[in-house]
Amino acid sequence: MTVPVLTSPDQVASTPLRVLICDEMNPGDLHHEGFEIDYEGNLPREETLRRLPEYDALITRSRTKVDRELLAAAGERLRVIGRGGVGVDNIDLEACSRRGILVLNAPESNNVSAAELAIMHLLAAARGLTRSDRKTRAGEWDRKFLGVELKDKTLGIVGLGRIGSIVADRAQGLRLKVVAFDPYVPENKFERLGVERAASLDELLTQVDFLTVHTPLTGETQGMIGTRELALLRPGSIVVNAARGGIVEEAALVEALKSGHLFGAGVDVFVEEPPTPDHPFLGAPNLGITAHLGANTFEAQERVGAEIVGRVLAALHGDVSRGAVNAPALDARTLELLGGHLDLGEKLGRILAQLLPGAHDLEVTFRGEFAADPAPIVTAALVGYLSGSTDERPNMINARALAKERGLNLAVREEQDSPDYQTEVVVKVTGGAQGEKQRTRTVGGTVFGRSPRLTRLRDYRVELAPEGFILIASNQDRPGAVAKLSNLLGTWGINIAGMALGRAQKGGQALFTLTLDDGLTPEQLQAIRDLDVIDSAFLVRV
Ligand SMILES: NC(=O)C1=CN([C@@H]2O[C@H](COP(=O)(O)OP(=O)(O)OC[C@H]3O[C@@H](n4cnc5c(N)ncnc54)[C@H](O)[C@@H]3O)[C@@H](O)[C@H]2O)C=CC1
Ligand SMILES: O=C(O)CCC(=O)C(=O)O
Repeated sequence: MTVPVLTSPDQVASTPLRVLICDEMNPGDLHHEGFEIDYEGNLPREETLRRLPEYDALITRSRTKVDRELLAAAGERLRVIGRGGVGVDNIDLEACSRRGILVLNAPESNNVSAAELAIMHLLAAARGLTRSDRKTRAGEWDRKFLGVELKDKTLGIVGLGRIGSIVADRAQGLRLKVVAFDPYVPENKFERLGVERAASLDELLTQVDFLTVHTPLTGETQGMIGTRELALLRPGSIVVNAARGGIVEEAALVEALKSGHLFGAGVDVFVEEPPTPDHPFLGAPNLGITAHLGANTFEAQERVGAEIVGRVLAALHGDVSRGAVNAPALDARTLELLGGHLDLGEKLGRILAQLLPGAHDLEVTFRGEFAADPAPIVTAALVGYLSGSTDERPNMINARALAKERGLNLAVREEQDSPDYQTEVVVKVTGGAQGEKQRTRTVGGTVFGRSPRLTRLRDYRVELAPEGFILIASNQDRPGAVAKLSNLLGTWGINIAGMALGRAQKGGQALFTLTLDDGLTPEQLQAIRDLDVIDSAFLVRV
């Protein structure tokens, strides 16, 4: 990890830093001392590529794809990319990081507008707005259509983040009961918002009249509402997607509308934007469409413009404390001294996110003497714990703020003694509804040379390189369990890269941890769980 050095004070004084805004927004006042800001609205891509080598920073919305082609065209000068909005799925973050380009976003500014648009789609579908509009314009005065009231119905929200929370609040004003599914959000947020928590997506789908999705587009959320999930909704339901195209599968949505299973739907986003003229959405019944207008209000664009321009200018002066999506914030010396511990912390966090997501407490215990202040390891554990559930790409800069936003409390303990290793880091998370039994999960690790090692899983001692996939299985410490498990993996051609066995006492509960080169299908995991020598099995990806 390296910290991009953005500008030296001398540079700032002598040459103005140049910023190109290539997408439409309200950038506010463009006069800032030491900067030259060119606002070009909807600049054609070829023009953006041609002019980019003359700029230190680029500001976009979702229209401009920041891909390898654009970065190659930019040359050496480009240091900062600002995304006027939340989603950074139009930006190749990995390629930017590799080139030392800092990416910032402005996630606070347009969430009210996006939430209001989702509510608008819900109302429009419930009352057949687009259908009636189209018919009336075509000269047909059709008053036979009957809509549905929202009052006393149930709205299901997938993703109770910034926008999902505002939707929940507005929906309650319309007298809807709100239930949400978001495994990454702690219980106290649900309680604060007066939203009922669904334990699983399926549980949510079977109890709601209306469904709206507000997650980022990730490997997990892409296609998460497909044919099977739509079929679980009650007949006559309404579905809204104002988050990202593809979270609700497009073909499945059209089919569910055509079959009459759904009463209506509203979408603001497409997999490919703009859609082709033959896109199936365009002929689907009672489907309201907007052209990715969630953030298109005067108010949001004023806030987005001010926020992203301010952040980009601050970053060009070296202040990367606000909105950084991809930048680490550590100096080279600390990185050197902490060695592989940051990597370890992130891996421990990532494992725990899969064992117990949505915790409200995270505690890190440091054992032994660390070569530098170990506080960044806590941040790294948070990065791992929060990754995969937000557009903001938790990193060493934003992880603590994100944790606070989520209501995740942090505690750090230091113990001088480290009986088993020179240093050991143990991370424990606790979660569960108020008044109910709290669950905890603990993992620990150390570093050999610069390589992280897992040393503890729950109450068991293990010693394993945390790489690839880890299969965690428990049994009653009966002979033959290891053989049966490895035979089964062998028949599937799955290689065991490492194995550790731990038990609390002889003949008692034992825990196997196996690192595998490949993942397992749900059917394979079930086959392992079905073995008579296995009590439970769980797969995590490190
Ligand atoms: N239509 C538009 O113009 C706009 C769309 N957006 C999009 O809206 C979406 C939500 O944005 P924010 O609320 O700002 O994001 P956020 O990061 O505040 O909230 C996202 C929530 O989704 C949850 N989540 C992640 N993976 C999940 C999963 N597999 N299952 C259930 N929940 C999951 C997270 O825990 C988090 O609470 C994003 O996709 C964003 O790009 C945002 C602004 C405008
Ligand atoms: O401003 C835009 O282009 C779209 C807004 C959006 O989708 C976002 O902020 O994620």
